[in-house]
Amino acid sequence: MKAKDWRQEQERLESVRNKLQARIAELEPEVAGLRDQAADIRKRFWEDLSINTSTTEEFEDTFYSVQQQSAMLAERERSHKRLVQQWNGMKRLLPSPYFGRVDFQEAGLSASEQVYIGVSSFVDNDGLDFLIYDWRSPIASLYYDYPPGGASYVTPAGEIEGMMTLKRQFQIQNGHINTMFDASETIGDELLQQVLSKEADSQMKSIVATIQKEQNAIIRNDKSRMLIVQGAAGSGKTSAALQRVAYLLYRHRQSIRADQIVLFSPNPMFGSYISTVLPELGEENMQQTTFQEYLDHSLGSSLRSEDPFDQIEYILTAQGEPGYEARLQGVAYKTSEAFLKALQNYGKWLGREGMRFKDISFRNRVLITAERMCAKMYDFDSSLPLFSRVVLLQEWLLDEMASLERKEREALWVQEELNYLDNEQYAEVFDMLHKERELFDLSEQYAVVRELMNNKRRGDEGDVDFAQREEEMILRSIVKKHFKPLRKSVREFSFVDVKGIYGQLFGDESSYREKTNESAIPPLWPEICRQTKEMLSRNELFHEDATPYLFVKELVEGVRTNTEIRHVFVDEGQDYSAFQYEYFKKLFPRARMTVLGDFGQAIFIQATNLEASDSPLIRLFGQADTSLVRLVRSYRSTREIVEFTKSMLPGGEEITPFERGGQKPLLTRLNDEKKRDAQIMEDIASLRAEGFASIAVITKTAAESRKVQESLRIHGGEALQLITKETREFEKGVMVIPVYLAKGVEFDGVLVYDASPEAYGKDSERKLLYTACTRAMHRLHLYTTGGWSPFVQALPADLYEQAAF
Ligand SMILES: Nc1ncnc2c1ncn2[C@@H]1O[C@H](COP(=O)(O)OP(=O)(O)OP(=O)(O)O)[C@@H](O)[C@H]1O
Repeated sequence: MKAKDWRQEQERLESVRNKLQARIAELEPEVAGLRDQAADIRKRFWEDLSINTSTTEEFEDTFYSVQQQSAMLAERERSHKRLVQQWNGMKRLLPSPYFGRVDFQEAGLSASEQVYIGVSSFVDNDGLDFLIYDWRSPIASLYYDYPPGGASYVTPAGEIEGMMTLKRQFQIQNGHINTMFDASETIGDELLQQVLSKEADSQMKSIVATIQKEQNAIIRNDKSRMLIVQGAAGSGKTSAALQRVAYLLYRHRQSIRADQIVLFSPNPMFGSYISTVLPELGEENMQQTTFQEYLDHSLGSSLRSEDPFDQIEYILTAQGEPGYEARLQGVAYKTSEAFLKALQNYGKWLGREGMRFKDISFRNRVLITAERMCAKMYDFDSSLPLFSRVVLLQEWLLDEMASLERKEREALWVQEELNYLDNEQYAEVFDMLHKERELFDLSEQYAVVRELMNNKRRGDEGDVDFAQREEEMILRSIVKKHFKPLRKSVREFSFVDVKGIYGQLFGDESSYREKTNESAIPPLWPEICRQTKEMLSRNELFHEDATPYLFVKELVEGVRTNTEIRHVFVDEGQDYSAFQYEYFKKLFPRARMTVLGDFGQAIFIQATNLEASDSPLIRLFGQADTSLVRLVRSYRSTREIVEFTKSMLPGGEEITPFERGGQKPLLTRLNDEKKRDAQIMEDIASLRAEGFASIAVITKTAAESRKVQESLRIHGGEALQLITKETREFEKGVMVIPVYLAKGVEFDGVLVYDASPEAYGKDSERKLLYTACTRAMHRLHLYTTGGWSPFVQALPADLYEQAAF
């Protein structure tokens, strides 16, 4: 690049930075002033108010004054937030104001515009001249989508066509241009090359400066209700998802807040890994959760659901144990669409017969029997849906209980309790009454004020003589206190025996068929039933039962929905069942969905193929409302690692590595475990000496991870961090981790502890090995003390090196 270009760009950079600095300094007093004002109003909020409620007028004054003060406070806080956002945005721009430039000449216009692109916009003082365009603005798409030449971008007003005459990339640090080059490809590979050759981090990075065209299409997709992304390992699915969240927050800033977007991630540690990307881009984080968190929350404390990690650990470690085959069949069946259909039919059956309730008891007496509830419920209009009739039953129960509560006041135990109230308890009840009275007085006054304001008259029910009612009220409050938990439990539908309703499905085949119309029952059904019921008897659920259980609960009690959420993101989408997707749809009725996954990494039995023509995901909202994008370019690993890993997968041919070279994967065979452990410690030390800070020894199971961590500790002295399903923070360093917890994250170096046929022999284990190997960015080592897994043996020998001993 010419020296003149460098000079001009450096000059422009300085000029933009000066303007940024000037604006920051200009706004500073205003930001500080507004902050002080808001803090001051908050502090003086109560001081400024004279709380005087002794006369009606004073009460009215106070009422208005409170309203006025809080409106003022809210307005100050809103403008403060807006200003602070602007101010922070500029401060974020200052060290590195932009990363790209395109010169674009719109068709029909003579002048070409220089478009500089950064993480947010910055407009000159005249308010018209964009010194920096936000990367999410329509015109910035040019930078991601085209090489120099004919180009176009879409605005709300239509498509703008023209000619891109220049495309330039910058790396600017602390106000200095480090590198700068003109690209002829869509995005110059050089910048991407530089970015990708860096070391792994404990936190995911934003890819804003090097978003690729196919990723940009995902980020900006605004068309469909359902966006499915099937992408190879390391193709940037998670990165694109996070950039998409930032895009949505920008594009729909008037209508969508960050807390209206939720991302389901594979484990809590993953949450910490991605948590800095959005703040780095100046946006608030969306909500993040795991499906298990949702299950635990919905099931409450009465039932404990096994988590997906215990489920997979069982599947990987319990081969040959009694009941194993039945469990596998159970998982496959309970996560299928067939079971979903069966449960829907079961709901219809329950509408006619077979509902199960629990007696409502009080002080060892049954107040309302389950039979009575059942009879009552089936008495309601049978054309009403089941859950509506259960709600009617609930209302009836609450009425019934109100009258039972009144009767109860005459019971002997109430009188006795009154007599035995000690001073303290008496004072407590009295105090409560007193408070009730104050509240009553206050609400009376409020009602009077409102009436005066509305010029309405009212009756005289305010004149209540409390003194006379004292004893009566104490009796009432004693009974009320005892009935309160009962009423609460009725409101929470505790009278419905969901456990019994779900459990009764698992009877003999003919009764199951009668209830569900199901014909394709798994062959080991009796054992599946036995296992399921045994778990239920311990108030536990297998992981595969948890979602169906909630489904049945909602058939009966009505669907719980969250209408606030507008976008749902599901990462590692191949790990969710058809059943779970149906559930997402019900739970978030107003949301659009983005599902990102890789069927090549489908290691759970319930996995869903995202892109198959009969994929339940495509059916969820229908073909017309669904977009499917495929990513085949893999960015994480070196070319050598991608060539090695893609050859393990049937259909992996289309995966294309990004052109970044490195060493071939290294296969090391040793005679015994001790030698292997010693060699692994040696290899870790030399990787560290080369400057790689994030290194993972990947095992197949959690049990193996524990063992390996211990034996490596004995060999190496230094303890390796053990990652378990409880680990919340993802930290850089040397660790031992089971493969299913390593999903979604990456390391400079990966050491597959045991790549023998015993560990990865069955076809179901192929994807496990693939997932483990694809976590490596720069180095991949595999070890064995016997033979090699057939998935390694099948690879062409020129794809790897072998260590000679
Ligand atoms: N356009 C890009 N520019 C720079 N880096 C990128 C780009 N796309 C992806 N990467 C990098 O590639 C690596 C893999 O990305 P990411 O984790 O998003 O992939 P993924 O498809 O979710 O992977 P997996 O399915 O294996 O978990 C990350 O280090 C990410 O920063």
